Amino acid sequence: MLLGARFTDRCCLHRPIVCLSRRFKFSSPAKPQDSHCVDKDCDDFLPWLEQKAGVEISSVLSIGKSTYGRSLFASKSIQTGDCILKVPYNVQISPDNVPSKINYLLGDEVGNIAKLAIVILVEWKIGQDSEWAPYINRLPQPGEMHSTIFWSEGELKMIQQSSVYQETVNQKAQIQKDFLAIKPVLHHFSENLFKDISLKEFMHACALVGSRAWGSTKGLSLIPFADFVNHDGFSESVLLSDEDKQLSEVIADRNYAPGEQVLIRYGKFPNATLLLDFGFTLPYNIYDQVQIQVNIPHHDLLRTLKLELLHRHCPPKIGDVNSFSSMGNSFTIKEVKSARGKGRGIPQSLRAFARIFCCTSPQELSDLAVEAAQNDGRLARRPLKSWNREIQAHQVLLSWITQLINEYNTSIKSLPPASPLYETFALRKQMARDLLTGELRVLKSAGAWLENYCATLTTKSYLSDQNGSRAKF
Ligand SMILES: C[S@@+](CC[C@H](N)C(=O)[O-])C[C@H]1O[C@@H](n2cnc3c(N)ncnc32)[C@H](O)[C@@H]1O
Repeated sequence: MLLGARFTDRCCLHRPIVCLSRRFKFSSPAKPQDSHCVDKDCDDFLPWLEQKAGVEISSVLSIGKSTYGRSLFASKSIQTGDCILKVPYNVQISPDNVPSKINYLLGDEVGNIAKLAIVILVEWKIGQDSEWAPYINRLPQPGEMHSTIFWSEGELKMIQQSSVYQETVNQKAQIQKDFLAIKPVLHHFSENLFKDISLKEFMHACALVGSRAWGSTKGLSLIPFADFVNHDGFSESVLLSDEDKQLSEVIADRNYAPGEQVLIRYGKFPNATLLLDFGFTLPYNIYDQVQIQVNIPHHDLLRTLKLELLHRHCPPKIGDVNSFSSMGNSFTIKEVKSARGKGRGIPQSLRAFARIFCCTSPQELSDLAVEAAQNDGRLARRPLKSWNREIQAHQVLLSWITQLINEYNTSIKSLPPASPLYETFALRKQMARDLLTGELRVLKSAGAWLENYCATLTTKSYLSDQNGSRAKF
């Protein structure tokens, strides 16, 4: 039987990004500083959870302290392919755990993150009498969390260049909105417990959910014990769900010696996601990407025509990150692996946008509409018939990318000096640097590809002029 066939689902920490299938290709040795440091505070945690679950959860892992907070360590030798933990659904916390009296009063607009945050708050306020107290007590404190929603305005300024800045503003606004909706409900549930519940407490609970809940059939689930494992972007181990057996499990992607920190991959997350949702970055993240916004300028006489055409042919797809909209056009660029390859990483929709952007007559636009109708309905997905126009469109795209590269370079150079006295600021500055340098690397790779594309096309165009015919492109 194929190993993967048993699993009906793979889950990532809550961002809906698909995880890789299980191939044990890479191995990423734990870093030297990650050797086991026993966390005495957690000695009773696994026995408590196993008793609650009624089954063994892990015989090869223990909770310890690492440079990344609490972590799971091998307590015995682990071999590639070993199942290292199994957490049954009956000890996972989902929105179903919201007390029914609260659930009944919550409006439809309150999402799963807020619902799980409510569960944390209720159990936290109940204190030692809570059935989840051993878990709630081990969750990180506000000062230990670095998601950008906790950054000061001055700290956020460091990442103004990145889309994470606006996403942070949006996330904070959403948390405030949710808080206004849930506060009266919590008061109604228990005025005593929630008489002075603050936005800060709710934000902390939301950040806990954002950094340790996995997507599940119930929307989102906190998975005690499994959520003490830290992230390694190169790991091939992910958290798997077995719906038949009603449990979540992790299979080792490499051998571990006793005392080594065990890491899994939360998802194929860029630093932007790691920073916003988890409060950390990787110095070199292969999944980095950049979100860019471009628009047809107001002074373009064909603006209305172009926008109409774009919307007619490219209706925004739900969940599509590269989309056209009346507010602006947002595209996600990933690292382009080779300047001479296919340009994978630059979305086709962005290149199409640049082609439409460069049209200077209604006839050109109408020709593109006809071409789209004759093909798969999508506009400007093929190279323009005129090589000059095709080169021009990509030069425009290159000019946007070059401008961004310059802005990122300036942002990195102007990162403020950090004093070792302000540890939190120094840490966040390093995260800002990781984020910006990763996004800059992606932009540079796109720029190199575009330069090469324009140069190749220019040469071909010149040669075909010399030969008096258009070379095959
Ligand atoms: C699912 S929890 C893992 C357990 C956590 N370390 C704890 O103390 O409870 C995710 C959090 O662990 C930390 N973390 C995980 N992987 C990390 C990494 N590679 N580098 C830095 N921090 C990491 C971040 O604070 C993140 O928000």
